[in-house]
Amino acid sequence: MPSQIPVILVAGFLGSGKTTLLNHLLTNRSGTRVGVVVNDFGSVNIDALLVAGQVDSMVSLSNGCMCCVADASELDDMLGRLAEPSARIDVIVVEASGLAEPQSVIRMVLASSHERVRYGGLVQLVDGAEFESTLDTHPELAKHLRYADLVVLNKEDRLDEEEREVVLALVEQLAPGTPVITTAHGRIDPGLLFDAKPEDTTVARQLSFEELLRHDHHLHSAYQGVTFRSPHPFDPALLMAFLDDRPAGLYRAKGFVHFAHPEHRQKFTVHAVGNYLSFERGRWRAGEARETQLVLIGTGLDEAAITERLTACLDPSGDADPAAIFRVLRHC
Ligand SMILES: Nc1nc2c(ncn2[C@@H]2O[C@H](COP(=O)(O)OP(=O)(O)OP(=O)(O)O)[C@@H](O)[C@H]2O)c(=O)[nH]1
Repeated sequence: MPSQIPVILVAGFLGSGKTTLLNHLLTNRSGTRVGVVVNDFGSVNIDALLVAGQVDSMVSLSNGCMCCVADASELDDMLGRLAEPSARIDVIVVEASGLAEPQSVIRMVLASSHERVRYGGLVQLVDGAEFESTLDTHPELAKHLRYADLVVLNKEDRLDEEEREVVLALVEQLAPGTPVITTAHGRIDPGLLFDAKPEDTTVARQLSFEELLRHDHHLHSAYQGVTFRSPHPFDPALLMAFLDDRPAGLYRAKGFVHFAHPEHRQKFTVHAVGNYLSFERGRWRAGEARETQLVLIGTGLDEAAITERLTACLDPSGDADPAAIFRVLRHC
């Protein structure tokens, strides 16, 4: 199967800054070809972006709130159109309307009939200045937060230090362990959401991300990367147990792994965003050494503990239960 295109949902209550974030992503997307689904074109400066070649394909849902679209096929048709190989889209961003229930939209993406698309995670925006009072009137927001893979605490310019801490504590209480990034005007690093080429998870790409972590002070202060390398294969059951119970704060994991299974000695590319997990089977190049190279990215990661846990998942003698490989193959 060809590489799949991640579909990232951007959700958040009315006015939390979804469109602002989307515009920021689109104007800072480097070489990534982004397809966008929005509820209405009005708020995204689509003409300017199209002229500047900053958006590659854009479709709009006609009838307002996308989680109320009785016929989920409308969204699915759009995903299908954006995923056409001829569109050469790398990533699709769906801006959910302010009142949309993210869980309904997630379900629609997961149920997509297009095998070229896959769910790529939920980015939930929180209006730092309004969150507490909005929660009073819309307690369902607490539930939305639990589905988030990344919380963006926006409008930090409207908060003093104390207020910021209060909102952060509230978010942590509602979505324990979920990575949170604080920003103003949606200015998050697009590299947190998509690679320049998602199908190209080469080591060079991962290292350049690490470089980014080192050089971008703002990002560095919020995010960290942990690199794990080993020549040994993984025990599939133990690796899956690790991935099922990911360290708190982990947002992304990507890289290559291999197993000692007699029929599955391929090079598996692993890609995890939030709760999403996929493996792709590939080939080792002639003479290429079998090696596991994983990069884990998140907030507040305990590097020593993660390294220890991953080391414990290795299978140096190659005698892991061969049946356990099916737990991995289910995600291929
Ligand atoms: N002060 C401040 N204003 C912001 C920030 N981010 C966005 N805004 C403003 O907040 C308002 C709402 O932002 P939008 O990006 O339209 O929010 P939205 O979530 O798309 O809104 P809906 O489409 O109504 O759900 C706009 O006037 C933005 O300029 C921020 O970080 N700080």
